[in-house]
Amino acid sequence: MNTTIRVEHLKKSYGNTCVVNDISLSVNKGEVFGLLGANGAGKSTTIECILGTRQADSGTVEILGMCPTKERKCLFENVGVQFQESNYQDKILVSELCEETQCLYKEVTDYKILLEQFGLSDKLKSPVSELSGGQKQKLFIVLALIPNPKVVFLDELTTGLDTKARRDVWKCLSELKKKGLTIFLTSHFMDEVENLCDRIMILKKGNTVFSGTIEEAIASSPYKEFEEVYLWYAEEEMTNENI
Ligand SMILES: Nc1ncnc2c1ncn2[C@@H]1O[C@H](COP(=O)(O)OP(=O)(O)OP(=O)(O)O)[C@@H](O)[C@H]1O
Repeated sequence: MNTTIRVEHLKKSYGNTCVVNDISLSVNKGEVFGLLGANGAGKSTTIECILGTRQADSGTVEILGMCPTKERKCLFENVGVQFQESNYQDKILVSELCEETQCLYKEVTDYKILLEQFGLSDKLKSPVSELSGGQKQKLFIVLALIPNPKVVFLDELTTGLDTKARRDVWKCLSELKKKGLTIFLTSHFMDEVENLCDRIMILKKGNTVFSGTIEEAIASSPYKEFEEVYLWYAEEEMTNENI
């Protein structure tokens, strides 16, 4: 099966405000798909509705051919999710949190190898609460990869990471992609998106304003630099003087 994630006509409102308005997308096996948009555009809500952790008002979602709300247990053996914040005990060590996560799954990747890949080996016996913001962020990516997932959802992939750490994360993900991992990410960094994403969708106030490849986005705008193209789509339109 080539399509890993299929979303059709997804809608979600909070009160009278529609924050996800009729979004449809599909992501193929081994693809990196980037969901982009300004703060409040609806990216996290879309991911939550796709994962079934938030109930959509309407629309259909399939991940690996399964319905995330009805086939939860089976599906989440194969899906990794990077959380922004995780609930963990105050004093828990990195190794303990990784072991607890491993226990939740049947087939797992050795977390020590992942910690090594993400430059966290020396933190094995550190309390999670004492990690820096960037180290925690990397640990959350490691936790998402522990189930040896077929598809992984990474919300604000490298927010808080330094330049070297971002590049290390890109390299790790590119290698996992080569092995067939499907990656659904959100990011506010357009260099990251250019480096990693095969296809993107840009949201503006819950509406899809662009869907396609980065080359297609550039070709369909008056700009040559992708960051400017992104801003042109996602923000209020730029004035002619900026072109
Ligand atoms: N639980 C909630 N109740 C009411 N409104 C909400 C709730 N969660 C999010 N919203 C609103 O929905 C809109 C979309 O929020 P969402 O978190 O999906 O945006 P985002 O694109 O992920 O933003 P960011 O880049 O800042 O993380 C925002 O206007 C936000 O205020």
